[in-house]
Amino acid sequence: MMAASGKLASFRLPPLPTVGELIKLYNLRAEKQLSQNFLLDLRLTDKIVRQAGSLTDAHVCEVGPGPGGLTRSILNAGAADVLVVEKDTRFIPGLKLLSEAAPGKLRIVHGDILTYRMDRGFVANISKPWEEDPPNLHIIGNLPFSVSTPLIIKWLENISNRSGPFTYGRTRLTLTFQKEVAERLTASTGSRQRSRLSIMSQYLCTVHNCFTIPGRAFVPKPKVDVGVVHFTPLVQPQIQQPFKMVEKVVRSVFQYRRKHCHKGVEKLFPEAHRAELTQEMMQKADVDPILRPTELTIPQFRALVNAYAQLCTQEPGLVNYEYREELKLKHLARKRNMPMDTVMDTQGSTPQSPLQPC
Ligand SMILES: C[S@@+](CC[C@H](N)C(=O)[O-])C[C@H]1O[C@@H](n2cnc3c(N)ncnc32)[C@H](O)[C@@H]1O
Repeated sequence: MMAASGKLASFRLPPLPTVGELIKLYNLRAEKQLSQNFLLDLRLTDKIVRQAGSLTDAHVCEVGPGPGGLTRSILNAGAADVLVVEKDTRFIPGLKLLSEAAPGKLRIVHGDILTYRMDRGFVANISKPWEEDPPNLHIIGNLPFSVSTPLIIKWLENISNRSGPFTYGRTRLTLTFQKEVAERLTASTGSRQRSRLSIMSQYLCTVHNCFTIPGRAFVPKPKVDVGVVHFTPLVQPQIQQPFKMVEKVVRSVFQYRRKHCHKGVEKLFPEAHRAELTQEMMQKADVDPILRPTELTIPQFRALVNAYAQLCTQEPGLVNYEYREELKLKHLARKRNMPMDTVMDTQGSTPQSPLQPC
């Protein structure tokens, strides 16, 4: 279709029942269990979609479309191929109506985003080499709070090994989170909200906290406000070690977020060698042990993870050592009035167990 200017006219959905009318039509009461809080104001859904950048001819995966408010904004923004993944069957008829209004543009999957294989969801020729610009593929979603944190951790791990949605390249994400989670994801060094999530997201992505949506904008109104966060995977992750190792070090350091950082580092090592290995790791990393976890920069975390990786190469048993497991065994030994060795035997720990002095 040509517009008067001679340019291709952009796609607009034809007149449809409003999202509010659809909800009434299909009697779509929000299910608390599925964290359903709907956005009915299309100006607001348009604003979320604008944070993704240009969607002209884009491929988009929308997480949890529900009654389809955000989906309408994505289609109106010019996306060519929108794949929606929705867990609740009650929304499927309303989404089918939308699909008929946008022929060939909307694909509906009834499924769970936590298990959906997005690497099979799109045609391979949209892929872009990792080092180049991101592909014209976006993930957008007003996420259920109950899934948002496990989902972003899963996707961050996918970014680190270029799997799932990132088999196509540096796929960008525009997602909503509970406001506090959005603040943690984007918190800078030294800020009150700096946490494990800040390091895990920022070592892999450029992360931007776009704007906050007040809880009253949703139906029903949640108890919290909501933040919209945009992620672009980095060409070069700021820490080049396996995701699980980064996660382990970062989790351990933030275990004692108000204490000096060496306190959390200590818990990476079995008791028998804790003091000397902590000192060695801090020295190798050249990080001041009395900094607080919130004061550490990403390069300092990189130095800590690299130092830990070196120690694990020198002493391979270390990599499997888990402080919490040791605590559990100690607790069990005390409860059963048994020596630790016996408890370890009954629990299937071998003599090569990382709990042995190394
Ligand atoms: C917060 S509501 C948002 C609905 C809609 N996108 C909007 O903005 O009005 C979350 C949606 O995600 C769906 N959902 C919940 N868990 C899901 C999962 N694991 N996989 C896919 N969809 C899910 C819910 O059924 C619901 O439709």
